[in-house]
This record gives sequence, C-alpha cells and structure tokens, in this order.
Amino acid sequence: MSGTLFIIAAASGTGKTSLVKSLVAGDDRLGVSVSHTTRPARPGEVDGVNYHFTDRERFLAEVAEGQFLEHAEVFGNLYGTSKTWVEQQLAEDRDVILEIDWQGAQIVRELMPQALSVFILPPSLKALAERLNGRGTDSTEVIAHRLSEAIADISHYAEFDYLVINDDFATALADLQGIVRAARLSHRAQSQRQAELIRRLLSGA
Ligand SMILES: Nc1ncnc2c1ncn2[C@@H]1O[C@H](COP(=O)(O)OP(=O)(O)OP(=O)(O)O)[C@@H](O)[C@H]1O
Ligand SMILES: Nc1nc2c(ncn2[C@@H]2O[C@H](COP(=O)(O)O)[C@@H](O)[C@H]2O)c(=O)[nH]1
Repeated sequence: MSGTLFIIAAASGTGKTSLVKSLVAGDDRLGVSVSHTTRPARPGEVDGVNYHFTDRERFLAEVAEGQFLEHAEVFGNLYGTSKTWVEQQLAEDRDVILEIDWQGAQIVRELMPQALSVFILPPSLKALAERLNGRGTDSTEVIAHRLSEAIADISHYAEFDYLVINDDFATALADLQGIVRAARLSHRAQSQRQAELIRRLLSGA
C-alpha cells in the first residue's frame, strides 16, 4: 500500500503554513515533511520542528549524497525535502504534504507523477503584503524581496491540479480537507484499501 503525496505551494505570505498546520492537526493519517534549509531561523522557529536548519556547505554535501527528493534556491536560501522520510511515510500508507515552492513542485511532479498538487492564491496582492507585514517575522527588505517575486510565483498556478483561494481561512481549510478526502476516495487509493471487498463483490459472494 502507498499513501498519497500532496504538494502545496503559494506565494510567500499567502497562508500555506498556517493552513497546512490546521489540516495536519485534524488528520492522523497526514504528515507534513520538515524541509532542510539554509535560511536563518525566525524568532520562535524550532530546529527539527519548523525546519532542519543547516548551512550551505552541509546542504550541498547532502545534495551530492542524494539525500533530497528535490531542492531549490528560494529568496537566496536553499531548501530541500528529505527523500528517505517521504518514501518511508508513503510506504507506511501515510499521506504526506510537501510545502514547497513551484520549482520543487516541478521536480516532484516529474519524479512522482501520481502526486496531487495544490496552488493557494491570496485574495489580492494588498492582502498578501498585509499578511507578510502582519506576520512580523521578516525585515522590510525580506518582505520587499518576497513581494517582488509574488507575481512570478503566482504565474505558475496552472501547473497545479487544484486551486484554493485563501480569503476566508475556514473556507480554504475546508477546501483543502475536501481535496484530501477526494484523493482518499480515488480509484487508486480505494482499490488497494478495499481490495478484499472488491474481490468479494466481483466473485458474486
Ligand atoms: N485567511 C487568512 N486571512 C488573514 N490572515 C491570514 C490568513 N491565512 C493566513 N494568514 C496570516 O498570514 C500570515 C502568513 O501566513 P503563513 O506564514 O502561513 O504564510 P506562508 O504562505 O506559509 O508564507 P511563507 O511561504 O513565507 O512561509 C500569518 O500571519 C497568518 O496568520
Ligand atoms: N523547493 C522547496 N521549497 C521549499 C521547501 N521548504 C520551503 N520551501 C519554500 O520556500 C519558500 C520560503 O519559505 P519560508 O519558510 O522561508 O517563508 C516558500 O515558498 C516555501 O514553500 C523545500 O523543501 N523545497
């Protein structure tokens, strides 16, 4: 059996981390991959929980060792997804979320075409700026850099299977829960899990 891999991407500040946190909190079968990054930790971020924080030299050595399923440079920092962790979770029939940028999403889609991808849109660029500023974790330079990339990030929306608008948080969360639920009802997922029932029905018993 194998779990489903979900890719979730959005322009920085859209609210994907907040949504994914709520999504995972209410779902025992769903886990979120903790990425490796060379970005310095923000106040309150915990190593091994929010990210595995590392330096560029070690990150590049791990790239050479083949430890990442995907990696990319985003806003001047390196980010990567642990290959072993993701493969183990899926093999244990757990569903996995990768919260990654559009470059990482392209790589994972090539490697694992069965992955389902979701792009989250902010209701407006003004709301995006307010959210980045309101989060209070980044300098004005960092926020300006992230906003300057937002339109380029959003322009990749059509590469994704699903689009969710994060205007009202509860609605966006319900939309994500709907996507996860629908994936679990897909033929691929059900034919493995319900193999015994299908066998009995087809045998006429
Ligand atoms: N629907 C919403 N309405 C208003 N504020 C929101 C909504 N969703 C998230 N936020 C707020 O927006 C800010 C940015 O959210 P979050 O950190 O989850 O974004 P992100 O997409 O993960 O950003 P990054 O890619 O930079 O990590 C947070 O302060 C969060 O509380
Ligand atoms: N390709 C990857 N992108 C990643 C990964 N982990 C996070 N990210 C993306 O980076 C930006 C910035 O994140 P932040 O935490 O510094 O605000 C955001 O778009 C993330 O989705 C990863 O492992 N691979």
